[in-house]
Amino acid sequence: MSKIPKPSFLKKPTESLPGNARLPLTDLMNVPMELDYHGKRVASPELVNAALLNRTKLRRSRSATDLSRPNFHRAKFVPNLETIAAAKKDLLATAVPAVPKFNNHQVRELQRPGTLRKSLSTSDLRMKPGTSGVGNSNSSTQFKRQLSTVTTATTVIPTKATKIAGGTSATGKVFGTTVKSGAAAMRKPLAPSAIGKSKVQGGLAAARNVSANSSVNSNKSSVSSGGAGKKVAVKRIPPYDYKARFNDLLEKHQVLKDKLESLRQINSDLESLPQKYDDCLNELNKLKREHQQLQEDHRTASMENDDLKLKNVSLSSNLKETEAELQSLKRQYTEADSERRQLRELLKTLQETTAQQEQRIAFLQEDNEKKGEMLFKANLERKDLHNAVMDLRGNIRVFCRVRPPLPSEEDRLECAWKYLDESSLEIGATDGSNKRMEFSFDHVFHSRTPQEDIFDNVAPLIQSALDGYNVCIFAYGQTGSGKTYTMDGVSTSLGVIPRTVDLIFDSVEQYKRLGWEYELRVTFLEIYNEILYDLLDSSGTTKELEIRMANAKNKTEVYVSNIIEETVHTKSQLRQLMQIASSNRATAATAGNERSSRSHAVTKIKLLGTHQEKGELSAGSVNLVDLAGSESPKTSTRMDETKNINRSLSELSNVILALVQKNEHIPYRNSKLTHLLMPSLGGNSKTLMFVNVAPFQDCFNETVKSLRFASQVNSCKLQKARKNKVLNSSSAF
Ligand SMILES: Nc1ncnc2c1ncn2[C@@H]1O[C@H](COP(=O)(O)OP(=O)(O)OP(=O)(O)O)[C@@H](O)[C@H]1O
Repeated sequence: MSKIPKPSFLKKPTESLPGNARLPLTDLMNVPMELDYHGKRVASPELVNAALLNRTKLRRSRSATDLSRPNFHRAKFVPNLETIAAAKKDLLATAVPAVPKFNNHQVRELQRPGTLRKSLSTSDLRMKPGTSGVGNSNSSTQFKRQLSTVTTATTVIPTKATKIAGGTSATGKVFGTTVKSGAAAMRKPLAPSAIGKSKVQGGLAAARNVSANSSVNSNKSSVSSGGAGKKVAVKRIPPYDYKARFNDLLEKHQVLKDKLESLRQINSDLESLPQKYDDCLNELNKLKREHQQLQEDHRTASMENDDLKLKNVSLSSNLKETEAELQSLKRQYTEADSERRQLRELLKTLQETTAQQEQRIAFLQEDNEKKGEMLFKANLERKDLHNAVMDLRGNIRVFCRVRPPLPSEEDRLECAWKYLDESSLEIGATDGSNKRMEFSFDHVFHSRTPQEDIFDNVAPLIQSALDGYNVCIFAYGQTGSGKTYTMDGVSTSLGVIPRTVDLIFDSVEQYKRLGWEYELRVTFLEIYNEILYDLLDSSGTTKELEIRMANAKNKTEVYVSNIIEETVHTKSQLRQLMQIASSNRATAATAGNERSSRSHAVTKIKLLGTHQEKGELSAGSVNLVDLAGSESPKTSTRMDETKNINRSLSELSNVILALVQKNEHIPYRNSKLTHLLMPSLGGNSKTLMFVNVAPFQDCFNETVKSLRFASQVNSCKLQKARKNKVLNSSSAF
């Protein structure tokens, strides 16, 4: 630390230099231009702008008293260290290039007045007093200036307080910048005492090179070199020792030169700082924008991340389910694969078996064809034989059936019935008259004969119908003798007609195996009071039905006009039609039987068979007739009905008797019944008549009458039945 006395108080040395010795002022003239502008002293580098001030000020400023002036260190460049510290940090972070080191030649170049002046004027431009005040609107410019100032300070002067006291005698300038730890320290002026005891601590070259002996009058001053850490002993130079003082001044001059050189370098660096600052600002703005963009991207990415997390959770759940399902499917696949292998082996076995079977089938087919041919021929032979048997039995046969008494009829007296054999019976009166009569028929059925046995004897006739013959089955007898029971039966015990239907359809199915296809057509007709009624016509509109001759050549062939003919394919369909016909049938209560029908019911089933392979056709028919009961006029309350019924029955008897007697004229047309049954009675037909009789004594006369009529019919020998000749299916009926 040097304590420099004010020049004004310096006493002129009493001793002059020896001889003509002169002070070596040449070195003093070698001071830089900044220090001696045009041969005059100038202010410190920070106050270069003040160079514009007059010399008076400059002289005053270099006086030691100026150092104690409160505003010596003008505050207009005092930086905001907090702001600048941050900026500095950024700048340091942006790798400020190191301060270049200059060689002697470069130093001399820089020392040239033009160069230095140029540098100073650049610095001046950046430090115009008008733009340097605190609170100026151009904060950017202010900041740059502050930054420049502080950078200078921080670069030149160590961070710890550095006090430089410049001797006025040497340079006429004082660098008294003190930096402690903030702007306040910067703004605080140096006190004279502080100047006298100033410590210049380490830092860069300027501070390091300030020698302790630069202080002329200081007693305890010391200079510590921060970089080297050396302490220089303070010399005391007596005021009269001009030589020593001169040397001291030379040293100071050298120090100041070094400092100037350093400051030049720093100044050069500082000149590039605004540009770097602008670059930094641009970079900063760019980074801010990028930062905002990144924040926006971050928010978007966060939202996407949240969505992805949710999706991830959902997908994880799905994945677990899928994995479980996959495991299940794998198990199923394994099982299925195992099953597939087994099936493949089985298939292979089956294929081998199939090949064997195909060979077997081919053989069997060939055999079947042969046997089919044989069967077809055998069937034809069977038909012929069957027909021959039927012919032997007679084309018209009579079955006698005696009905049992009903539970409600236990009190009624029965006749004396004696069944001689299968075809003969004897009836005796039980009224004491001892009347006995014996009758023979094709078959006699006693009162306990079940319906099945009855039909077993009817079935061959149905077979003949399928073989192409006309078959007529009718029941004749007194009212209440069991005709309807025999023909229709009851639900628990079916009669001839429903059993015939079953047999026909069963036979049709069997005939299919032989190559025959059958078509069935049915009509339901009622003759009541000699009028024909269509039992399938439920409309109530009574169409006039007439019996007409089918073929002029064959006068025994007749048909009924306007009658509804239904084609049936199943049993149930035919049964349904039978139900309709039954409900439409006119019935009336009589004294003899509440359910006694007062009309003749004729069910006709046409059977048309076709053998496509052989080109054979077959057309047969079955007429199933439930005749009205023969009723005694004495017991009848409906005389007209009874007369008509009895007349038709008597006409039936007359026709049969005429046939028995082989009369030329057969009175078929005397009644609707005989006219309708003409093909079945006298033509190409096989006829079966049931004669039903009641077992009671009070019916003895009517029973004997029926038995005698039946006996006459039984003795009737119809001409040999001929098979229907069918040219084609349309001419079959
Ligand atoms: N073989 C039989 N076994 C049991 N019951 C019978 C037998 N034959 C007839 N019957 C019963 O006798 C009653 C009279 O029979 P059915 O109605 O068949 O007489 P019908 O001759 O048809 O009378 P109608 O001429 O008045 O029609 C009925 O109740 C019937 O069930």
